Amino acid sequence: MKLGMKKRRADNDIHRRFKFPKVSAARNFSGGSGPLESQLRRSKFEDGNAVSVAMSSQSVSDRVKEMGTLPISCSRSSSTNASTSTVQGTCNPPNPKRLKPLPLRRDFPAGCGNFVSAAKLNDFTGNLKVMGDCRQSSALASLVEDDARRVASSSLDRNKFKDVVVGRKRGVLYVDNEAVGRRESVVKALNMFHDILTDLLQERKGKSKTQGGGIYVDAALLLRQQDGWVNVSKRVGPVPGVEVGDKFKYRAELTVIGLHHKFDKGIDCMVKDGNILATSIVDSDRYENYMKSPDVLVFSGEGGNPLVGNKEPTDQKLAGGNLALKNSKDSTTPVRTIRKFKISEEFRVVGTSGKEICNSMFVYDGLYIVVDYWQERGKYGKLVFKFLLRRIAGQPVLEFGKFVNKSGQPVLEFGKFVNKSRDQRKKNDILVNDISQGKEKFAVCLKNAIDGDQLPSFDYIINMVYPCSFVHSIPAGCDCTDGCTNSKKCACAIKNGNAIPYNSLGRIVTDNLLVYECGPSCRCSSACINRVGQNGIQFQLEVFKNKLMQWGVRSRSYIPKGSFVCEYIGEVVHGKKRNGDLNRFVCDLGNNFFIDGVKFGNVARFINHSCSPNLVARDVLYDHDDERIPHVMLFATKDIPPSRELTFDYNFRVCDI
Ligand SMILES: C[S@@+](CC[C@H](N)C(=O)[O-])C[C@H]1O[C@@H](n2cnc3c(N)ncnc32)[C@H](O)[C@@H]1O
Repeated sequence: MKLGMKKRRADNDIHRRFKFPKVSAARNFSGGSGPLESQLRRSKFEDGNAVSVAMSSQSVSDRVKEMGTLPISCSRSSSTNASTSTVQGTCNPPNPKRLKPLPLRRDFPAGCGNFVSAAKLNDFTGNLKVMGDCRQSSALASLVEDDARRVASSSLDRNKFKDVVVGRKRGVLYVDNEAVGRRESVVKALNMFHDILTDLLQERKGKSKTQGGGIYVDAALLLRQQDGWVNVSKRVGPVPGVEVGDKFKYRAELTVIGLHHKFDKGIDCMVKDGNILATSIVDSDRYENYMKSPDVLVFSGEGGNPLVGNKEPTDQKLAGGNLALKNSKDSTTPVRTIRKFKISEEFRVVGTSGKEICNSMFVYDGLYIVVDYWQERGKYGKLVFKFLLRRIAGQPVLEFGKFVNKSGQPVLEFGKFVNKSRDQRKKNDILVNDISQGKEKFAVCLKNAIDGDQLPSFDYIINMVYPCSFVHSIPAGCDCTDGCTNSKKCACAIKNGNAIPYNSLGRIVTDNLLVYECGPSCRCSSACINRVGQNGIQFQLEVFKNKLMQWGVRSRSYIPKGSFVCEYIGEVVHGKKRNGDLNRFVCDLGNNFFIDGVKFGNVARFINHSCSPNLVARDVLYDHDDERIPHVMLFATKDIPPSRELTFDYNFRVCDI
């Protein structure tokens, strides 16, 4: 394989040209054009994001002993998945002291979300006050009134709160007692959690750090033994008694109240109607997640992280939480989103012992919809999934800036508002999430950050359309059962000059202008090394509005040199060329054959011309053997960073990769 680009004029039939009308404002894309690579965001692998789940069985059993034995069966977690994996055992009688009804001590400042983790944290809340007409209230009546006031003062649909406030008549507030009860249960569960936590902290004072590492999970699990959790069955959508804007000091609290059932994982999911769906995500600062705007979150998928379990880095798989998020996108089901926020250093609260009490908090940010996902290379060179989530409109706006210290300065800052490139900062410029309407393996998104233009209409197809007169004759195939690794025996490799045209990573390694892939008659499987272009696009491509050349195509992920990018797909027509501007979507195959992308086409119809392109076209045959109308496949001639426009030379299809 020769390095660098070497163009030469095509001079025979195979060296057919794309004949597009000459353009007056032809623009070349030099090798260095496009965004600086240093500006491109790279995803980091997840690092586990774990609240430790290593619940020491010793500590629990100590606790169990301390509490005595209860002759009933109950369950406790035996694995990292506390909510699903249980072991039956003998339980302990609840400590009567612990189970006595707890007074409601939490304060719910109205209009600012509820500081749900305030109990016993007077040191913390004492230094905070909330601006506006927020009033500290400690009684349930006040809580209800606060909710009512919020309904009255917000522009939200009253129905959103109808489960709490059902009416107001002559100054009397009518409330739904069940809704109040649900809220009360949540508050009670959290108060109990803090009671247990305080006891555990006291008990483990002075003990090694390891022993205290999982103390929050331990406290949560002890509470579960007492049946103290609420909302224990998983659900998609809102959780009863939990409100947008609720704040939590410890991640384990999210599990106790059923907002996010996993102690350790950022993605929680459930199976609904045979489909795995995401229920909630926790965006914590250990991941390379970031907010594109106050209501658009880019969230990293799970898996493949060498920091978790000391494994080799691997490509993330579309399984587990990643598959659940993808399915949530497909079915447009909401995902609860909890975000971790930092508190500015200067305002961190220091307790009486001189130690920092809290430097961050978890905030329930409401329901989001997954609108897009793609893969990109992470810092270990492996593929990671990225999910784009948009906050559902109409939910209470979180006014983080309202939190101030005594001198009135803001206390909170966005935890992960990272420096973003200009492109990332651009507001909602996505016109269509997937112009292929699910036909491609990866959504082909349409963006216009330039003007209000929409895409001219056409039918997106992923298979060539042939004229009725075209008779398919399927070529004889190979007999390989070893994945076509023996290029001397594989009949298809022999047609390629005794060589497989692709390497094991699917990158093209041949200079041949015509490539034979394995086809329908071959005995090899679909995973055979000699099936690349026929498998469709492997990178997340997007069509974007370009100031000079109207629409263009770029990749959202990094494309290594030699990779297959896409096929030029359309209707095969024979005869005369169309007249006028419509020719811009026509690829001339020579011999009076054209691939016409005017009515039917794919993403390739938007790829622009350049004299120093980063793609090259190769003719590929696999499902028929008519050399006059091969598949025209585009491959990367160099490593292409994300967001760089993809181009090929319309005039010279011949160059070495
Ligand atoms: C296959 S289409 C590419 C998509 C096209 N930009 C669009 O908006 O639909 C080919 C047409 O794009 C425009 N084009 C492509 N490359 C160009 C370039 N380097 N400079 C100016 N216009 C270009 C020309 O109008 C050409 O006929």
